Amino acid sequence: MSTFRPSRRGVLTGAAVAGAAGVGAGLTAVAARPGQATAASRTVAFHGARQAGITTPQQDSLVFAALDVTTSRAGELADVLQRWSAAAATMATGTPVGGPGGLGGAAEEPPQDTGEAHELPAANLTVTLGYGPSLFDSRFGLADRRPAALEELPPLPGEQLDPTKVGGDLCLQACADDPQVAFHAVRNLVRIGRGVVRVRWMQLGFGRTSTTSSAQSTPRNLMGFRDGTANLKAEDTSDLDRHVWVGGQGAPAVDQEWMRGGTYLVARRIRMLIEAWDRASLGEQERVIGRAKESGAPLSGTHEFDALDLAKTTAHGKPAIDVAAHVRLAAPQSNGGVKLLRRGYSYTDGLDGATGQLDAGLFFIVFGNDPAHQFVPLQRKLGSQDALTEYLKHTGSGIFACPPGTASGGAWGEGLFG
Ligand SMILES: C=CC1=C(C)c2cc3[nH]c(cc4nc(cc5[nH]c(cc1n2)c(C)c5CCC(=O)O)C(CCC(=O)O)=C4C)c(C)c3C=C
Ligand SMILES: [Fe+2]
Repeated sequence: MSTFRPSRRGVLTGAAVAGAAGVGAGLTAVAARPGQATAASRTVAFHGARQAGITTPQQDSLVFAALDVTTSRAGELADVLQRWSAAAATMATGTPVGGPGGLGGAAEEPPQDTGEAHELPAANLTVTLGYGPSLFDSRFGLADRRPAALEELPPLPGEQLDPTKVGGDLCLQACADDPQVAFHAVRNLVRIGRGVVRVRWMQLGFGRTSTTSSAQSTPRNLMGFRDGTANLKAEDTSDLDRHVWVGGQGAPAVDQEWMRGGTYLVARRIRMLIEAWDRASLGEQERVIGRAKESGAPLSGTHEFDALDLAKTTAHGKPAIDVAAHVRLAAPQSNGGVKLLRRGYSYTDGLDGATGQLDAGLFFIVFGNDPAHQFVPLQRKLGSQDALTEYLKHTGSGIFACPPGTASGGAWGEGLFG
């Protein structure tokens, strides 16, 4: 990727011009030197029918924060959500919090913007908000606004959750093609919320492990396999309606109107036992996943996007895709047609102090309109039958209701707080 970074002013001017010319829907190309237009010099609109950061073509970097609300006043929380919306919308255009002069101001006061994203392009920044089940306890009078689908996840087989990486009243998922832009967004929102919210846990992700648009190439996860081949994509609109959007055509009935057009986010911090994986033979690795490492093709086919043929057998009469292979067990045809929108990231947090082994893996994020009948049964099955489970440890977890998007000038929290 080019290292050319147009000035934030240049980005804005270019965005306005390109927007007027009708480039893209939501995504706006901006001015760059000839031949140097990069994905990092684009913007994604904050406002819209859906929240950005769900079907948006997946960016390269993630900062995910789960937060707790520390006030007991609903009005203070609603106020923060409003201020967050304004700041997130501003940052999505590559403008500092507080506007173009956000780094300046009175010498005796902190500037409104922390400054580290100044002169960086907007880098397709998106910030997505979610509400955790605990937000609907007795503190804010929201108990009867909780959608039935927003239930704490039940215990799942083999998980070894770290209690410091679980739950949260709220979540913020910031994604961008520049890690500093994603970090800047969360840092500034946390700063705006000081006294009302505080970070409970956080995860940085450094490389996408999925594709959410058919225009994107399939990346590789830290096991070295292509990941995201059979994912739902933004172009699969009828599948997204059925499996992802609350109230979509073919989706379960809506019990809370404020969630219509939203979705549920499940996050799982999944550590890979990398040292064990790296000692496994190529044949074993491919058997475990059910796909070829180099091409990403299913072991029943030749090319990456060939459909899985679960009935195919080898010359020795064995299933071409092993009975315990990850893709066999996870595929919709093995799960009553359940489909998910995966949007995960690779992570590393250095070494595990207890064992001296790498603490690295996949921060798995998945969107769906019915987690209790999608993620939960699927993970129950994977956790007990999937050959991949031997190389994994689920260490963090959360479930959040992501409301629909907001109209221009609107704010997060409007639907929930009425
Ligand atoms: C509960 C759902 C899933 C978890 C958890 C999960 C973890 C996980 N997956 C990989 C690597 C791959 N997954 C692939 C496909 C795939 N995975 C899931 C679901 C979960 N994965 C689904 C629904 C699918 C699609 C299956 C299909 O329809 O074919 C693949 C293959 C490429 C692809 O299609 O994306 C890989 C590789 C890891 C490493 C991991 C935990 C760390
Ligand atoms: Fe998977």
